[in-house]
Amino acid sequence: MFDLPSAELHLHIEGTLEPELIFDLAARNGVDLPYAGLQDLKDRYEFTDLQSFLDLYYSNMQVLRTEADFADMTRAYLRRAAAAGVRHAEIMMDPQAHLVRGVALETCVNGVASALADSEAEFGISTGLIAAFLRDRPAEEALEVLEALLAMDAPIIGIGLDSAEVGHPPSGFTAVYERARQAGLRRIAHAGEEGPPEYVREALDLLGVERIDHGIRCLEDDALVRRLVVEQVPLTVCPLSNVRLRAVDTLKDHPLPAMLERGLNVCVNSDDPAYFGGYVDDNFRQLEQTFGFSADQLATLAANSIRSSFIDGGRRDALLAEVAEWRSAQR
Ligand SMILES: Nc1ncnc2[nH]cnc12
Ligand SMILES: [Zn+2]
Repeated sequence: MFDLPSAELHLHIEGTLEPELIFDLAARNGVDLPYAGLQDLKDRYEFTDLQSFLDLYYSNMQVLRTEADFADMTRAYLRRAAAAGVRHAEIMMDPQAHLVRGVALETCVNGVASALADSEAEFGISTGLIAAFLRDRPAEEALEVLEALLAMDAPIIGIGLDSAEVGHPPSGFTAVYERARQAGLRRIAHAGEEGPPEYVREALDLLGVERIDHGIRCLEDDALVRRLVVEQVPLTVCPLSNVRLRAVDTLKDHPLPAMLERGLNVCVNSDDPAYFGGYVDDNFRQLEQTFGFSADQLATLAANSIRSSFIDGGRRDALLAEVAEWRSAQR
């Protein structure tokens, strides 16, 4: 049990599909997996870049067929996140990844949402659901899916942008983000994970995003860093993900300490924990071991996550008080 209370703001629910659950769901649904066994699948969790991970991530989604599958996956994440100290989670899902394989929007949205509805009572975790659009598919398709989500009154708080970044700049998605703004949705986007600092600027200026997922490549552009510091734009950093997808060589080379030093508003997240070797507690523990982060620094990262979330006032204050209590208990 890891007891630092935090908010997880960068989490792809499909990236929480553990190998064992992949096999269980395949058996339940009669899906023939292209792996010799569990170990063969686990042996494939060696990635050279974002695309090499995405290929496996999308392929494994074939086991998700029914509402119950989506609900079971989501409940398993929430149970594990509770043990990691997560008290609030803003969870992305990739509806297009399911639509293209013939799974209805209602099936994936209602399945995830049904588990989220019980989360506070069952796991003590408040939640929000974010529909992420795949930037390597046409923006027109994203807009159609957004319209369908609005038409079905899907319980989403916002939209995001993910999948293969390089060659798919935010500028292609202005109409989607404008529609989301009109509909009163919160807006976030992945930028500066593998893509250049310019994508971070575009996400802010052209899409009007309130948070940047990853954003680590902002450090290559001093003027951008100064702006992100002045505006205190939240950057949802995912250290173990960056190591596993080779954005950095080792955790020691991760820019998180430099980002904190520069005054950027950073928090720690797990991204796709089933694939990257750890949940948010594993990220915190490894940061502590690698950089010798103090309890005070860990509490600052946790407080940043809560302040950067889209939770409403009362709960936000209560969670910030929990972090303050944790901080003083460490002294
Ligand atoms: N780290 C990541 N970057 C972009 N798209 C993703 N989809 C799931 N995880 C992702
Ligand atoms: Zn991500």
